[in-house]
Amino acid sequence: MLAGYETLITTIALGAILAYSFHVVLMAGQLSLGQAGFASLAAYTSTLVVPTEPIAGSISPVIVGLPVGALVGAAAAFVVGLPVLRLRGVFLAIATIAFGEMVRVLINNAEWTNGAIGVRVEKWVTFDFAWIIVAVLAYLFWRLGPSRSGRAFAAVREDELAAGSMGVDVVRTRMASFIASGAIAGVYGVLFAYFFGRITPATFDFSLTVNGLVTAVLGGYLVFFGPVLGAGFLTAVPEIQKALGLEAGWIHPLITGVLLLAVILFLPGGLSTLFSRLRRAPARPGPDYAPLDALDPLPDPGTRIAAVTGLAKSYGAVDAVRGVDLEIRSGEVLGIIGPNGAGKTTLVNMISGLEPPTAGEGEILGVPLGARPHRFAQAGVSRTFQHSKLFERLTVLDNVLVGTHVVSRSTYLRRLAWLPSARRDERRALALAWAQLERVGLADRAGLRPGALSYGDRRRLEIARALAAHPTLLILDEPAAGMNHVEAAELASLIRGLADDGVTVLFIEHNVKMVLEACTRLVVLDFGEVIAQGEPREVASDPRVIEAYLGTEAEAHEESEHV
Ligand SMILES: Nc1ncnc2c1ncn2[C@@H]1O[C@H](COP(=O)(O)OP(=O)(O)OP(=O)(O)O)[C@@H](O)[C@H]1O
Repeated sequence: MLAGYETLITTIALGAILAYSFHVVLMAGQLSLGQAGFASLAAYTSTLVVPTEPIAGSISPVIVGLPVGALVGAAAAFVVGLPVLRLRGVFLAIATIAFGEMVRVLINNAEWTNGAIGVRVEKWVTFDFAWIIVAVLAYLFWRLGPSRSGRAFAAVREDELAAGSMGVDVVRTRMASFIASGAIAGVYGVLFAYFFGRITPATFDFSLTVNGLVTAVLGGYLVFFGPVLGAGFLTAVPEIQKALGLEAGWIHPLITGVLLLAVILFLPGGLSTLFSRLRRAPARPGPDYAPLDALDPLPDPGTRIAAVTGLAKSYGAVDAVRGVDLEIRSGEVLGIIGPNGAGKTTLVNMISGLEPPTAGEGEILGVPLGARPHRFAQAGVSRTFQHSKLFERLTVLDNVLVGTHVVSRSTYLRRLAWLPSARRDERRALALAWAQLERVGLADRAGLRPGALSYGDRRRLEIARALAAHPTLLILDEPAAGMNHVEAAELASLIRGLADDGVTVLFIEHNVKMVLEACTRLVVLDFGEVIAQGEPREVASDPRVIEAYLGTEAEAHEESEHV
């Protein structure tokens, strides 16, 4: 039945495999375009080192060639990734294209590759073999999506800073996606060689990169079979046109171009958008599950959890924070106030790893100042941001699930083998996430995207995400900004409730009433220095504080009452 279409059907499979090597980097938000180079190195190496005849009499050379290709691709990606993964966006794209071109020129001029003439090999790949590889890749991506690692990929794609603050090791995640991309590109290179029977440097030129990228973007990365959709679409459209007799020179590219434009304009997540909407939100775990019991206990009240001295940060000539000494003890609710530009955000950024200090010493939960954000998160520091940093393309529930990263175990490999323990761990993460959504009153909006939430609800979602990490120290940067009085009062009672549960809270706030209600201690910053600290009401009546901060608030309040 398939006679005559075998090449076409295999071309779709090969296109999908190439697109998977782009899919995996796009999933983690990386625009990496070195796949032609990885494919080329893998294809040439395997044709060189793998025997041409069946091994041990019956094993096809391609069975040995595939792991060789995957290894060569992965190793090349690792070596290239070390220097280039410091780059982002278009700079990463340019550096990786340069790598691909370098490989092409090298192979074109090398003797062992037979130069521009290329290498001939036996055609060992049949169309069903190519589709088995597609099925294996689709399986790997299907199991990756809802796993802890899959969520880490998505979090890095959406917002690297927020992902790091939730305990995701951003550098490792980016490298993992890059290495996986190299391995898949290597597999593609080997399959291509053993299917078409010949490779030349021109086989792996820049147009291959463009094709792979277009296929991956067209298919989309929202569902695991996006690359198959993209490859099927791009291969089927010309065939359908041929069948309809629309083959005249200009019609073919015109129709293909218009269809491509239509998908990109109306389905920004690619063809996979059509299918991702069909996915149901995971069900709430039953009441028999008590995940909070399984979490580590918080430190005893009064234990010193952070101590920093001489903390300073300068941006050029601006001294944002100057010589701050700060100690935080378990169970306290510490408010940090001060006028605009006093250095409050800079201070909390330093104690959560977002900014390295210019000077100062100390540790937060055993992590030295200057470490990367995920290390603070792993030690028990969790935070929200002044300008909310939600993962906009993930659902409300998935946002909070990312928050469970530091209190859950990696599940991907166990999910591949369908081990019950992986399911148990995922259920536990889900139960934790639901518990936090209920705590902040967002359980009924779990399936929405953050963009559909009100400003106050977005702030609550960020708090739920931070709480899902079961933090020892919760840092909230202006959590009540944009909230009305009722919402702010609810938030103050939530914060007090957290303190009763043993969570240490540090929060920056301009809402003085809320600060006085919720805090057990207050630190006042002005021009980057601590000008007062202690019991909130005492500090609030300190003349220096009134002059620096509260005075202007009171005046503003008076003015507003007079209006
Ligand atoms: N990335 C940066 N580059 C240059 N200057 C910065 C940077 N971040 C902060 N600053 C400066 O450092 C000072 C302290 O800023 P910071 O945001 O920490 O203050 P803040 O007390 O949190 O203010 P606000 O209440 O307005 O948020 C300000 O003068 C600010 O302009």
